[in-house]
Amino acid sequence: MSLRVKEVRHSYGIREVLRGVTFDVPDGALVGVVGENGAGKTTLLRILSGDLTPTGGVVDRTGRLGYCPQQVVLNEAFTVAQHLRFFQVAYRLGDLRYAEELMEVLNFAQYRHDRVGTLSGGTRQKLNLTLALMHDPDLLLLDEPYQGFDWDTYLRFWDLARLLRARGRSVLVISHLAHDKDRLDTLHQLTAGVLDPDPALTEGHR
Ligand SMILES: Nc1ncnc2c1ncn2[C@@H]1O[C@H](COP(=O)(O)OP(=O)(O)OP(=O)(O)O)[C@@H](O)[C@H]1O
Repeated sequence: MSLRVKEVRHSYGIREVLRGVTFDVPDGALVGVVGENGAGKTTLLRILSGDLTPTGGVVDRTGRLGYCPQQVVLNEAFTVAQHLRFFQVAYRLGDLRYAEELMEVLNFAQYRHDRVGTLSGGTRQKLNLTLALMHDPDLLLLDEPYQGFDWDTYLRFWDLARLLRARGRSVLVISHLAHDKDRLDTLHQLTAGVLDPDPALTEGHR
């Protein structure tokens, strides 16, 4: 099991956003969480990544984590290659072969020597995803990962997600739209601070 979440609660002041969220992400699974704007999806993801301590409940993670937040956290003055090098050191990777492969799959290797400040929003997002994936995490947490992707990249993203799943890696995607339901193994709905697998959304997939 990549992730176990039990009775997670979170409040901002007196405002209770999560009211007891419980779910699992098995090894080799593509899992989605959908919810309206303000439902608490980003709060949940920040808790799962360890970025935010919940008011209550338990999060159990095993293995390496990859986290791709909604806001791109990059220095605009650095090139794509400089970002890869920086993360290579942070992750203690011997080489950048897998990162190069990811850049080819996501179709942005041609921007290697460009400064991030000059890249389009979609290309920045591809770099962000590559930085979250280049150490081959067991569990990848993604917040609205393909905003700004064109259709071809969107399909490439899902090809990549299926390859990861075939290798036993897990991906948790949060989104305000349920349009990817056919591509996921399980889709949870976050409503009123609790999570429900919607049988109508998950039936017969994989
Ligand atoms: N740091 C914070 N302090 C106070 N309230 C916050 C904070 N972060 C989020 N909230 C509130 O908690 C609620 C849930 O926010 P969150 O960003 O988790 O929702 P979301 O489902 O990700 O929304 P969206 O789809 O719009 O990104 C919102 O009402 C938001 O205003």
